[in-house]
Formats: sequence, structure tokens, C-alpha cells
Amino acid sequence: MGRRMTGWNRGHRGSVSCTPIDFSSRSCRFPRASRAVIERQPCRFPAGACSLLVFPECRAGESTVPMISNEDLPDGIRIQPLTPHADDRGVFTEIFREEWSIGCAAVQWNAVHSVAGVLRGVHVHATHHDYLVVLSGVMVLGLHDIRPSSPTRGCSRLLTLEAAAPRAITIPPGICHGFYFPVASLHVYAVSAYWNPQDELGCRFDCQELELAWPTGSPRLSARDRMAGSYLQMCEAYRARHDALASGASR
Ligand SMILES: Cc1cn([C@H]2C[C@H](O)[C@@H](COP(=O)(O)OP(=O)(O)O[C@H]3O[C@@H](C)C(=O)[C@@H](O)[C@H]3O)O2)c(=O)[nH]c1=O
Repeated sequence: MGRRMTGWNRGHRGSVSCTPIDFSSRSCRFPRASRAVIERQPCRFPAGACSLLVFPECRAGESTVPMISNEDLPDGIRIQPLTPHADDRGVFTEIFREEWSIGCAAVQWNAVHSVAGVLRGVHVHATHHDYLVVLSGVMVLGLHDIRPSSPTRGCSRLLTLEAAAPRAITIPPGICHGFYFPVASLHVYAVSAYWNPQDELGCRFDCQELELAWPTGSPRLSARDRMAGSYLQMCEAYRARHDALASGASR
């Protein structure tokens, strides 16, 4: 069965257009593993939440989530496929094994429920890795690399993580990330350093420089994310914090 890809293209703030997206025209500076030719399909999420564009071979009951190649992502992003074991009682899924070498030495685990239409972020951290798994619902994950010395600096990607096709993803420091939930969802994530509000840097989710075509222009935001500053301010704050940490300043 062929692999499918999903994608969205927001024509202007608050509306969604169904123009095919050629991901190769985005700002990534490394070769694309594949190009997505996306066809118009009816939305299966609540009206207004988003428009879901899927490959036409999708069948009822099957996941629409694409296979994602690690080579097609910002450097250091790691995807761990998970294996659900279904029986007549439900589904059992391992979500963490030390031997998977996920790249995140977890010291804290968090469980987060989000109502439909929430967007968390865009945030970036200088000190810790995140390792996350969507347990129910759907997360549209936006990624953007601002690490000055990264080979994929400036690269942006939108991925869909769906509980029905579970995967874990590791996000290193310096990769901005935002989580959009078109439906009510539950995700868990581990971090490699205890929560430190000083390491909670970010910018408005709709900063143009992020090049993230979110499926909505009017998500539900926290007060902090609503009042967040510019992309440039975030990059400067990240660089200052990164340099201070590198020179041995306290966290
Ligand atoms: C992140 C965090 C928050 N909190 C508290 C603070 C606040 O009262 C409440 C909600 O926090 P926030 O509004 O910061 O939650 P949220 O906006 O979901 O923040 C998260 O966004 C995603 C995108 C990330 O990258 C995470 O690292 C984190 O920044 O939980 C903790 O107690 N421990 C934590 O580790």
C-alpha cells in the first residue's frame, strides 16, 4: 500500500486553501526525500478547525499519517515508530525504551490535555531535549531550526502526529516547535532538564519567518503565547542564552 502524505496550505490568515504544496520549494537547504502532490479531500476534523488534504488512496479506518524520513527533517530531530498491539481489550503500546537511544535523557515527564483548536508555542529551549508522544487525538507539529551552526538552519517542517499511528519524536534544543491540536488531544512528553521558565523562549506562532503554514490563523493560545514577541527577538534571546550557557554561566 502506498505511503500517503498530508498537508495544508493557508491562503491568508484564517482561511485554508487547497493549492497543492510542493515542499521542495520551502526553505530547507537539504534534499527532499519526496514531493507531496496533495489532492482536495473533505475535512474529517470539526468544521473550521482545519482542512485535511490527503492522498486519494486513503481508506476508511486507516491512518492518513505519512511515513517520515529522518533525513527529511531538521538535523537532530528523531522519529521513533511505535508498535500498537491491539486485542479485544484495547491497545498496548510501548512508548519508551532506553535501548532506543532517543537522544533525550529524561528527568521529567509531563501529561498535557488540549481542547480542540489549541496551539501551544511556538517555543524554543536552549538547554533541554523534548521527547513526545501523542496518546489520543492529533497534533500538527511545527518545527523550525534557528541553531546558528546547524546544517539545516532555517529549515521549517509541519508534521502530523496521530495517536492512531503512534510515533515518538525527539526535539533538540534550538529547534522551535509549536503544537496545534485540531481535535481534543492528549500528549505526554519527557524533558532532559527540569522545567525552568528562563528557558521558555518563543515567538508568535504566526511570525512569517517561521514559514509554518498552520491550518488555522486563529488558534486558542495561552496569554503568554498571545503576547509573545517577534521572531528576531526570539533568535536573539536564544543566541544570548546559548552563548551564556556555553561560556559556563549558570542555568
Ligand atoms: C512547561 C511546564 C509548565 N508548568 C506549569 C506552568 C503553567 O502554570 C502551566 C502551563 O504551562 P505553559 O503555559 O508554559 O504550557 P505550554 O504552553 O504547553 O508550554 C509548553 O509548550 C510546548 C510547545 C513546549 O515546548 C513545552 O516545553 C512547554 O514550553 O503548567 C509546570 O508546572 N511544569 C512545566 O514543566
